[in-house]
Amino acid sequence: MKIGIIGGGAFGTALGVALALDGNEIALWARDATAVEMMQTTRMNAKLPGVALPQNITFCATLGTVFACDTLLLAIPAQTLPDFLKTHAAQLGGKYLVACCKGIDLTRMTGPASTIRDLVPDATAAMLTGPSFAADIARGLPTALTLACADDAQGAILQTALSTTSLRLYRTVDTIGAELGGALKNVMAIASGVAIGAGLGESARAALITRGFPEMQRLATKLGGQADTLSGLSGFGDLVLTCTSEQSRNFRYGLALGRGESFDSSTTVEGAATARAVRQLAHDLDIDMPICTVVADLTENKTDVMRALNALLSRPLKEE
Ligand SMILES: NC(=O)C1=CN([C@@H]2O[C@H](COP(=O)(O)OP(=O)(O)OC[C@H]3O[C@@H](n4cnc5c(N)ncnc54)[C@H](O)[C@@H]3O)[C@@H](O)[C@H]2O)C=CC1
Ligand SMILES: O=C(CO)COP(=O)(O)O
Repeated sequence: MKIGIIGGGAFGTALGVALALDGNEIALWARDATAVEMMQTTRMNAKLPGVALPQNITFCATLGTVFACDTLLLAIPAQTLPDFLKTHAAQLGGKYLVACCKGIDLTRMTGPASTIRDLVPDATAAMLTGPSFAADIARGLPTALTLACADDAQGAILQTALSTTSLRLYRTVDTIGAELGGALKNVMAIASGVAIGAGLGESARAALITRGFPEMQRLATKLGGQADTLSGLSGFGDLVLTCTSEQSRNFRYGLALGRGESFDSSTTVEGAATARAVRQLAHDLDIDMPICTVVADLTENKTDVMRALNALLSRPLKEE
């Protein structure tokens, strides 16, 4: 099968490698023409050290070849997705559009699959998400992911097309639950990083993960997602992975915040913008999202770690 990938960063490339090794023809577009040239000639991507890029991936600096594919994986940062969809809506209609990014768009307050549905209504919108570091996928390590598509028959087609011997896809029709699980776990990963970076200890991190989970469920169910979806790979699974591994950029960003160190601003850290979107949604919908709110405040220097901690610990005592 021919599959188009939008985005030549770590995740788009890793997915390309896994799908190419499974026998698919991959056309991968990246906006940086120099990076495209490098990948096409050296068969390496500096974001995936030691990984050889198979010959059946064609790297493209223009979109024509990619837009000739019926199935497109969108692996660009969540905040850039709406502009991409708006700019190219005319070429995207009728296709399977699978969002592979994790975040809530700050301008629209929607997750990636909902954004696709809104901006390209005649496409089949889907979401590929779950616990999976790009480096693991690219090395062929076993990974289980969630494929969410509101139309179950179309979802089944995508599930078959995108599963490989190392990528095992589970299916759901709950796109809202899946997109919010992936978005919100990044915020919790920042909070966990802050706790470890500030020396608050592993017990504090366990408390954040455990209390963060119902917070994720609260927002997702309020927006129409199913609580059960949050218990699956796209929610709980990715929460555990990202809150406990220094491979996670969101966790590392939190570590730097907790230690009072600077962090490379060119790194993709989806949880920072998502925390701000969640703070706004919590206000608009009148729901309690305390961890996300302090993370948003921390990322904007509106509070510091000790004040953030006090804000969480001074909340009224309640039943679990
Ligand atoms: N790296 C990982 O382990 C995983 C990443 N993801 C998700 O994949 C998405 C992409 O992340 P990564 O590939 O890891 O980040 P990355 O930082 O490695 O790559 C992002 C790529 O997007 C490109 N880009 C940025 N703005 C763009 C725009 N306006 N138009 C076109 N291209 C643009 C950049 O040039 C870069 O090549 C994120 O939402 C992330 O949460 C999901 C699962 C695992
Ligand atoms: O989403 C991921 C793993 O599932 C990757 O997490 P980071 O974006 O924090 O690196």
